Amino acid sequence: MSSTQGSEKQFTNPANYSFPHHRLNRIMRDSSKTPVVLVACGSFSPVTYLHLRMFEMARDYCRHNTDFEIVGGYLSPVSDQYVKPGLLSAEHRVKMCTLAAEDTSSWLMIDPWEAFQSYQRTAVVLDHFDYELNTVLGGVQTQDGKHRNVRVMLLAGSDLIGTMSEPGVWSHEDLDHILGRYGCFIIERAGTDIDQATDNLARWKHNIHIISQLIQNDVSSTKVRLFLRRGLSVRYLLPSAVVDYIEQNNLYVDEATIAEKERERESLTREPKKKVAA
Ligand SMILES: Nc1ncnc2c1ncn2[C@@H]1O[C@H](COP(=O)(O)OP(=O)(O)OP(=O)(O)O)[C@@H](O)[C@H]1O
Ligand SMILES: O=C(O)c1ccc[n+]([C@@H]2O[C@H](COP(=O)([O-])O)[C@@H](O)[C@H]2O)c1
Repeated sequence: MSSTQGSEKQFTNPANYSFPHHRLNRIMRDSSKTPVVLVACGSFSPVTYLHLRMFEMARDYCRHNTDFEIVGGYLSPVSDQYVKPGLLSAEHRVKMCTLAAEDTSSWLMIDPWEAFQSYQRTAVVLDHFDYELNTVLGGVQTQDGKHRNVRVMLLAGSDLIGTMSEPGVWSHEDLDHILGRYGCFIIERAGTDIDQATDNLARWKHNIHIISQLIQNDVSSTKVRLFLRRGLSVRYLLPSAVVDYIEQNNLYVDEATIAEKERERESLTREPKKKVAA
């Protein structure tokens, strides 16, 4: 691990880490706007089409309702140290997110910084993005070559924002940092009352953008894991490259299902029985 001294903070990087920025739009299309990078933090175990769609919804929202220009989008899978049922290794989760972004998008990237080290709070993750984008890369440029700092913003579903009002989950100082300094986009999610979820966050209202889902889609990683355990198909709920990866690596299936799949495979590769003449 190596340490990097930021303008105010010190960040610890995993071994061989380099910040991905190959799809970052370094020159703004419209110089009158504010450049924004979206960061979605979560388990992504596994990543679904809904996770990817959140970015498209936020970009549409920005085009029509704000003076923000989205110059990049990142999924930041959480560390293995985050305790949650069904959390597969960071190795697999980062790989699946990378396959998903490569297979389906021209602007989404995966940052493995958080995944391959000790647990990092979301406030620290956003600081890391701010440091890499603005201090290391030097932000972006306008059409006439002027420098602009990128604004980092959190992208999350309303269930995650709901946890921000639950006592003991987030520190007040971190909430002030995340919502006061950076701001966020919240994607409405079935089962969460958005007013209730944001009730206690009123003081940061000016920095919280709520995006309705015009086509209701409640795919969740939990449901996908459940389908896989029951041997049901998850095709068309996730990018096909991710479905193939899950199948090839026998992920999310319990021991009994693995044994059954092996028996099936063996019986398919066995020589067909010759007909015995009567
Ligand atoms: N169907 C959905 N609608 C809106 N937001 C979603 C949806 N699915 C996931 N998200 C958001 O994506 C982010 C990452 O989510 P996460 O990886 O926890 O997925 P999940 O499907 O909620 O997982 P799990 O079912 O394991 O809890 C969170 O901010 C979450 O709120
Ligand atoms: O920073 C915090 O205090 C904090 C408190 C609760 C949750 N989070 C982050 O929120 C995300 C939750 O992901 P998930 O899969 O549990 O919805 C994950 O990235 C966590 O690191 C972060």
